[in-house]
Amino acid sequence: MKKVLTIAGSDSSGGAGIQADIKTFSAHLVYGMSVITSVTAQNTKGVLAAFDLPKEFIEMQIRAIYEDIDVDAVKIGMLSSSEIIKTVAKALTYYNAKNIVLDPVMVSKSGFKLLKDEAISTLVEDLIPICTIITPNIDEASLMAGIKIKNIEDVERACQRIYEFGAENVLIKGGHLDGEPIDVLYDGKDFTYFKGKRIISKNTHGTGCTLSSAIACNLALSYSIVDAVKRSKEYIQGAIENSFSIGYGVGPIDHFFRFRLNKNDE
Ligand SMILES: Nc1ncnc2c1ncn2[C@@H]1O[C@H](COP(=O)(O)OP(=O)(O)OP(=O)(O)O)[C@@H](O)[C@H]1O
Ligand SMILES: Cc1ncc(CO)c(N)n1
Repeated sequence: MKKVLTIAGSDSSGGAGIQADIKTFSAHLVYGMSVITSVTAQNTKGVLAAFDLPKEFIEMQIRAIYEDIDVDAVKIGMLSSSEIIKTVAKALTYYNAKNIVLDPVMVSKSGFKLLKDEAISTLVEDLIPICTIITPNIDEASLMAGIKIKNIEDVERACQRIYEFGAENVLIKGGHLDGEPIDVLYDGKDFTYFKGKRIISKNTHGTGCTLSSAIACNLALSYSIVDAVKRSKEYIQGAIENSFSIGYGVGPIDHFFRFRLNKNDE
C-alpha cells in the first residue's frame, strides 16, 4: 500500500484542504495521512476565520510521521506564514522527503487570504527549491513570477520564471483563463499541454487541492510526471462533472464518482 501525506489546513465544510486531500487519497486507494497547519472555520459561502497551529506542533506532527513511516509522496497546501513555511521546508529537507507536490495556496475562492502577503517570498526562496512539482493557478503564478498573465504565452513565460526559482517541474493551471481549461507543464526543457473541457458548474470548491493531491497519489504510484498530471487531470474533470450542491454557496466536487454505479447513489 502506497502512503501519501498532506500538510495543509482543515476545511470544516469538507470541500477543500485536508478533507479534500484525504478523500482524493482514498479514491486513489492509497493510505492517507495528515499534518494540520491551520484550522479554518469555512463553509460553501466562504471562510469565517483561520487559526494557525504553533510551528512547534506542526514540526512535531511531521516528526511523528517521518520517524515511523516511509512516505511515498507529500502534498503541501495551506501554509499561512513565513515561519510555518520555514518549519515545513526545514523538516522535509531533514527527512529527505521525496515526491513533494506544492499547491501554493494564497487566497480562497471567496477571497479570504490564506497566506500572508509578506510570506510569498519565503515560499519562493525556501520551499520551491525542494519541490518535485509546484501547481499554481493563474493568480498565484502571476504573483510569484511578477508577470501579468493574459494568454498562453504569458503562462509559458511564468512557467520558465518559476522553474528558475528551483522547482523540478511547474504546472500552471488554466482554470481561471477564458476558454477551455488548459494546464501547462514545464520541466525545464519542454512544455506539455493538458486540455480539459470546461464544465459550467458553480460547485468547484477544492479543485486546486484535489488536483495537487491526485498528482501526489500518482507519483506515489510510480507514474512519470507527465502521466501523473494526465491521470490527475482526467480525475479532476470527472470530479467536477459530478459536482453537487450542498449549502448555499460553492459546493463540492465528487471525489468518488468512479465508485458510483449510477448518478443517484448516495
Ligand atoms: N470549470 C472547469 N471545468 C473543467 N476543469 C476545470 C474547471 N475549473 C478548473 N478546472 C481544472 O481544475 C484544476 C484546478 O484548477 P483551478 O485553476 O480551479 O485551481 P485553483 O484556483 O487552485 O483552485 P482553488 O480555487 O480550489 O484553489 C485544473 O486542472 C483546471 O484546469
Ligand atoms: C483549508 C483550505 N485550504 C485550501 C483552500 C483552497 O482555496 C481552502 N479553501 N481552504
